[in-house]
Amino acid sequence: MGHDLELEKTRLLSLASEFGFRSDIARHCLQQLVDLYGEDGQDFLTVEHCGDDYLARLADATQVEEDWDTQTQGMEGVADEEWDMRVHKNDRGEKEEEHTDCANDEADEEHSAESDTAESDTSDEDYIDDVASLNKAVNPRLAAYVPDSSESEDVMIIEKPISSRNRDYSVHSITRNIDSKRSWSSKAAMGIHNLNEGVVSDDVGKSAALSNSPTGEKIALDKVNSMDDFDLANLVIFGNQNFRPLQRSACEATMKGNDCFVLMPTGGGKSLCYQLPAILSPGVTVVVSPLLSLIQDQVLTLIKRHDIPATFLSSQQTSSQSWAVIQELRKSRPSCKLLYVTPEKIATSESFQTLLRSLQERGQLARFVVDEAHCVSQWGHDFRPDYKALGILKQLFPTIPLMALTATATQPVREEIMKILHVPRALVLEASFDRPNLTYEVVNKDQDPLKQLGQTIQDRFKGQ
Ligand SMILES: Nc1ncnc2c1ncn2[C@@H]1O[C@H](COP(=O)(O)OP(=O)(O)OP(=O)(O)O)[C@@H](O)[C@H]1O
Repeated sequence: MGHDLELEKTRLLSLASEFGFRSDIARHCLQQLVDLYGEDGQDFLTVEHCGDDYLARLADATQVEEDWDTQTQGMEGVADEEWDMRVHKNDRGEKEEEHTDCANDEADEEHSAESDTAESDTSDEDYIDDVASLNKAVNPRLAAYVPDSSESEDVMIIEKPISSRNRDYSVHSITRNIDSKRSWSSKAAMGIHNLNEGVVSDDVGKSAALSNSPTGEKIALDKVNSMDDFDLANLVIFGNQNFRPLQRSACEATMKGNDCFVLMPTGGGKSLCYQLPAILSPGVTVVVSPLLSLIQDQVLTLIKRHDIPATFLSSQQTSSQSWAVIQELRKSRPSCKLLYVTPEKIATSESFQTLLRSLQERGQLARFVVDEAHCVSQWGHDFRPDYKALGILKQLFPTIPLMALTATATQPVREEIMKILHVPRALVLEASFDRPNLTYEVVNKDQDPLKQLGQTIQDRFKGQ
């Protein structure tokens, strides 16, 4: 069958529309492409061949069309204020609640602050808006970041006093593998700078304040000195003094480029297994997660608690919101370190696959993460048909490491997941599911079991 130019033009126009470009600009840029390729090159006018080029033209044309100076500066100003409020709130060390609650509360607060007339109830939609505005707040700030001199200043502040103590750990130690340190190093800088201030203000000079610790905990300088990149990032970025079982092995394995299958109980600390490598690696880590609410929680926690640039793409976003994310990802070195997507995005969006390919070509596709991997298996308790299509990741990107994580997978389920994801030789890391703090006891019910339960809690756990 011959090349159907009209069909290809329609496909390109719908690509533009999917990415949120205006239809008049889309048509104009398409005509430019048609003229450029001429009659001889018509066969190459397909989404596969020139989709990326077309999107680049659209982005340029849109940028010229819009009056960025007048329109977006206002928006960025507001966004920066919003961002600063968040950062300073963190700086003051205001206590944060458990992250899920915290995310929701923040969403509530900001929503009501935004508008006096805002309803007080927080529907899912409000929450989505809040995350979207948070993304808006992050992106301009990151986009505005100047990587050269300001970046090295960040590092200088940290390095000077430390090297004066013959210490060579420096933030370089963490960032040397990170070509995009401009995007996330502020917290690292803040953290190490604070450590450093601790050293300076400490008479003995043997301990340093731990910036992430809500209790103002101190850590021995000797200990800091002996840390490698993993330990230092775990401490400074995530505020953890130690790794939990298998976290470090998972981080090391994926950093070496191995595929991994991580089994850890709920709350065991699976997220760190890919979030820490994400900040130590160049490029973007793409995380597939089944639920928008989970994605929003993770993104908020990463941005708010750890100052790590993270974002998401979902069908719930408006086209201009997803366009902003895509624009960021199309940069030669995107600032974003973690990109969360739903499985549908990977399975069904050809343009997203094109975007992944272009990230890979620029050396900016760090790894894939399949969270809640049991959804892949129809024998698992939470089967999601779109998860089954995730096998495409290894098929399309065989050299990109993949990490699958779950809290629940029997041996046959695990084997099925590895088969479907095409990672037959993945390193399996299974943490113990034994919870020594949990015991079972069978008790006879009396006539009022609820009261009985209340009484048992009172008797056994009073004051805890
Ligand atoms: N090494 C560590 N030291 C101290 N706290 C940690 C460490 N690793 C993770 N945590 C904390 O443990 C909690 C649970 O971590 P996380 O959410 O990653 O668990 P999870 O295994 O992904 O849970 P779920 O199965 O519910 O998704 C978080 O509050 C996290 O900050």
